Amino acid sequence: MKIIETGIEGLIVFEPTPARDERGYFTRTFDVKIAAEAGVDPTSFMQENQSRSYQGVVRGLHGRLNRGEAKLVRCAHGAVLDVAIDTRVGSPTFGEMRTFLLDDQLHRQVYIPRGFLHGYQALTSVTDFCYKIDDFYGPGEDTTVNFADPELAVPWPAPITIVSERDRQGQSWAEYRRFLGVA
Ligand SMILES: Cc1cn([C@H]2C[C@H](O)[C@@H](COP(=O)(O)OP(=O)(O)O[C@H]3O[C@@H](C)C(=O)[C@@H](O)[C@H]3O)O2)c(=O)[nH]c1=O
Repeated sequence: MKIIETGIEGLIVFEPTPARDERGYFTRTFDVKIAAEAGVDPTSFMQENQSRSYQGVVRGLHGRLNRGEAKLVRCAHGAVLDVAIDTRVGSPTFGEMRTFLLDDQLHRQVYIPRGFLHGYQALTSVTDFCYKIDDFYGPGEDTTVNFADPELAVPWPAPITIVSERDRQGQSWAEYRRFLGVA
């Protein structure tokens, strides 16, 4: 399992080495020792989620108020463009975005620390996305920045098909920055 830095402190990519044969593949999806080596507390995860999306669906951009929520995300079936934006006030990379192609070929995973916005677009007809989170579900702390915010200009690679009502109503990046006290 390779640990790949992203140029944003704490935002880390894990790349496993799947074993393929005529039956299919085997891949490790979590390793306590490697997580710890990368600075991720492996005991911090409280919940693991899976969601299915159809081609073109966009989910996000979601954040969590107060302490935030760290996630270890991967695409178990199909492919997504995954997006993480640093919203940690005082971070030297505040406002910077990274995008990652996550799929069921390379099986890359991304660790997204607390204090980020996160979203993804499903690029395949059936796309299964799995993620561990370091807190219990707290819908009262959810916050959403509009996936189509022109200032952020997320490079969604495919025509957007379905977006939830909550996500369509997401605030602008400028509004969220003001909320964070950043001009
Ligand atoms: C996220 C979540 C949702 N739900 C329920 C609420 C609702 O009925 C249904 C769908 O919820 P949502 O529309 O919020 O799901 P979704 O838009 O997939 O939300 C997720 O988006 C990605 C981008 C993230 O980063 C995640 O942290 C999470 O915010 O599932 C839970 O019960 N537990 C959970 O942890």
